Amino acid sequence: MINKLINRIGELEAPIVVGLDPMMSYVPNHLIEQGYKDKGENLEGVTEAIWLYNKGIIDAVYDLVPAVKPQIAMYEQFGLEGMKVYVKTLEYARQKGLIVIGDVKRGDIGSTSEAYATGHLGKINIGGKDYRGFDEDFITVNPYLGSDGILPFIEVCKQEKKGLFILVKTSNPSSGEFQDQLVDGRPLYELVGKKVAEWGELFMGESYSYIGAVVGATYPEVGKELRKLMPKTFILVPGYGAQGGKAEDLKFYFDNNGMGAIVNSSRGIIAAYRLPQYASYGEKNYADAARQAVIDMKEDLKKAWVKKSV
Ligand SMILES: O=C(O)c1cc(=O)[nH]c(=O)n1[C@@H]1O[C@H](COP(=O)(O)O)[C@@H](O)[C@H]1O
Repeated sequence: MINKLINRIGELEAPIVVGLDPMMSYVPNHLIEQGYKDKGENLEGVTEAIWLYNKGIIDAVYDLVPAVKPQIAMYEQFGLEGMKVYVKTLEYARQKGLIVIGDVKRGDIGSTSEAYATGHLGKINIGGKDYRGFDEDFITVNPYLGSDGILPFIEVCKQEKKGLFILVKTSNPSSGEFQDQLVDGRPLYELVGKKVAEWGELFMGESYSYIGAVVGATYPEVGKELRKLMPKTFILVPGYGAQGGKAEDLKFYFDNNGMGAIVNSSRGIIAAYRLPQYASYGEKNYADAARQAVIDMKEDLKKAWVKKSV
């Protein structure tokens, strides 16, 4: 999967992942009304509207980007009805040829991680037949529990040729509270980064490992250090756009061939119609606004995504 992701980024010249984080407040009114009309003014109606919203966005961007990243919390908040739409969204994205990164941020003691890995990446055998749960291509994972919380995910990745993005330095304002603390004089994120690089050696792709890292766009100096520490680790970069991350800050997240990272934008694309520069599209044309936002992001990222001389 990591090789496919890298090839698709190259073909489309778009190191971009569209984050499918459908907050109810972003869903245009006409879709909410349709959802209520079709399924009732309840959890089913709202999640139907969210499904229609996602479908519109996928249809508008699938030929421009290699991947989408549905954030499971945005679906989980609606309970079972939300989870059904999470699954439907994964299936539709896959059908459209997109690589799916499930942003699920799992990680627990070994036996529990094994179950998470089976549910999200692997399969379960019942009566001699294999069944798949969520079946994402990659998922995000939290390394706080250490190796025995991570290795079960890597085992399943090896079996299924799928991948992980392990949190190393997150984009949020409080990320430094723990992640920047010094351990033997070096920040904790460096220790985690080195460990991710080591785990990555357990399952290498052609140029990068199947075991990637999450490094936020909002701490570019850290990104530069981590790129050096993890030369074979593919980086998922959230925090561009809505959280303030800028293309020009991301130069060092990429390698000298302009590869090695993929940048996520969620609100900046799916809710582009609410931004002043796309306001002329109007709510009804939210999907066209999303498409334009992707085209603009692709152009903007050229500031970072260039071949550099060493
Ligand atoms: O793992 C992630 O994707 C993630 C890690 C991180 O450090 N920061 C971060 O924002 N994210 C996710 O990336 C998305 C960012 O959304 P926007 O800020 O709307 O682009 C959300 O789904 C977050 O949960």
